[in-house]
Amino acid sequence: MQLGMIGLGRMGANLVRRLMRDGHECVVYDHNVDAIKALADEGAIASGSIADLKAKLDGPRAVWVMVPAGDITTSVIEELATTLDSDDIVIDGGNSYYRDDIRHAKRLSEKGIHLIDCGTSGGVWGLERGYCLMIGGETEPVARVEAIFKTIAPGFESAERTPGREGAIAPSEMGYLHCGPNGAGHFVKMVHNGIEYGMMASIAEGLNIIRNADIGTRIEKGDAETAPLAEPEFYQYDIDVAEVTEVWRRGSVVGSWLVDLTAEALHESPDLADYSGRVSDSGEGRWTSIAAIDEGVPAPVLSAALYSRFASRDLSKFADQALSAMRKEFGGHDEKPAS
Ligand SMILES: O=C(O)[C@H](O)[C@@H](O)[C@H](O)[C@H](O)COP(=O)(O)O
Repeated sequence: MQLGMIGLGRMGANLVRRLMRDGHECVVYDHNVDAIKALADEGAIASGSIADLKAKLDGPRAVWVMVPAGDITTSVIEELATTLDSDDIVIDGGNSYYRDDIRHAKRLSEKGIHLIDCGTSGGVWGLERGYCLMIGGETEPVARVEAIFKTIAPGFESAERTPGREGAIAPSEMGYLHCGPNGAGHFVKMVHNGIEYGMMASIAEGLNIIRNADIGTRIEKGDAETAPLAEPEFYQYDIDVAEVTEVWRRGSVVGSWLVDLTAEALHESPDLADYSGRVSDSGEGRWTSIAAIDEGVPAPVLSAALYSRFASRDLSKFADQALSAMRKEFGGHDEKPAS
C-alpha cells in the first residue's frame, strides 16, 4: 500500500527501506533535502513539503510521523491537522508521551482525521530484524493500515511459538499488537523503555561488581577510599569482563539481546574508554515512574535505574558534597577536598 513518511532520520529512513523492500510505495519528506534525495535514489517518491506529500498520496491517506517526541511531533501533527482530509490516518511512530497522543487525537479528530500511536522498538537494528510495534487507536483505522504493520514487524519466524499456543497466528506473534485506544500503544512502549532502563542497569551493575573483584589487591596497595576489607583475600580475581559477557550469551539465564550488544561493545573496547559514563534519558523512564506513582504500584527497580542515570551526570555532585560535609562536621572525619 501507499504510505507517507515524515522524518527521515535513522528510524524513519529504515522504516521506508523495509516497506519498499516489501513492495509498498513511500512518499517521503524531511527538512533535510539530502535525506529525501538518498531515499528517492532508492526508489521513494520525494516531496518538498507536507502539502506536497499530501498531494502525492491517494486518499484516504496514511502518513507516518517519525520525528523527535515533544514539541517537534506536536508541530508536525498540527500542520497535518490543517493539511490532511477527513478519514486520513496519522501514525505517530516516535516515542511520544501517551498523554500527548490523547491531545493529538482530539485535535486531529476535529477534522475527522484518525491518530494511531505506535511505539516502535528495534533501534538501528530494525531494518534487518524488524520492529516491535505497540499500537493505540480506533479499531477501523488500525485494521486499515495492518499491511504496513505486518511488513515493519519482525514476523512470526522471529521467535519460537510459545508452547501451548496453537491455531491462527495472532498479530502479537508477528510482532505488532493493537493495545487499546489512543495512548495505549505509547503507554506500553513507555513501560517497555522503563524495563529497558532496569535491565540495562542490572547488567551494568553486575559487570561492575565482577570488574572490581580484584579490589583486595588494590587495597593492599593502599589506593582504595573505602574501609579496609576485612578479608581482602576474597577479592583477588582479575576477571575478563568481556569474556564473561561472551559466555553469558550461551545458555545462561541472563542471556539476551542487551547482553549480546554489551559483549560486542566490550570486544571493541574492553575498557569502554570511548564512553564518558554520562547516560542520557529521553523521558520514558521518568514517565514510567510517574505512572507507577499515580497507580500506587511499587516499581523500585525501574525507579532506581532511572535515578542511577541521573547520578551518572553531575547533578548528584552537590548531594555528595553535602554528605562529605556532614561526615566531617559530626565526626571530624578527614574528607577529600575538592581537587
Ligand atoms: O525500544 C527501542 O528501540 C528503544 O527504547 C528506543 O526507543 C530508544 O533507544 C530510546 O529512545 C532510548 O531511550 P532513552 O533515551 O530514554 O534511553
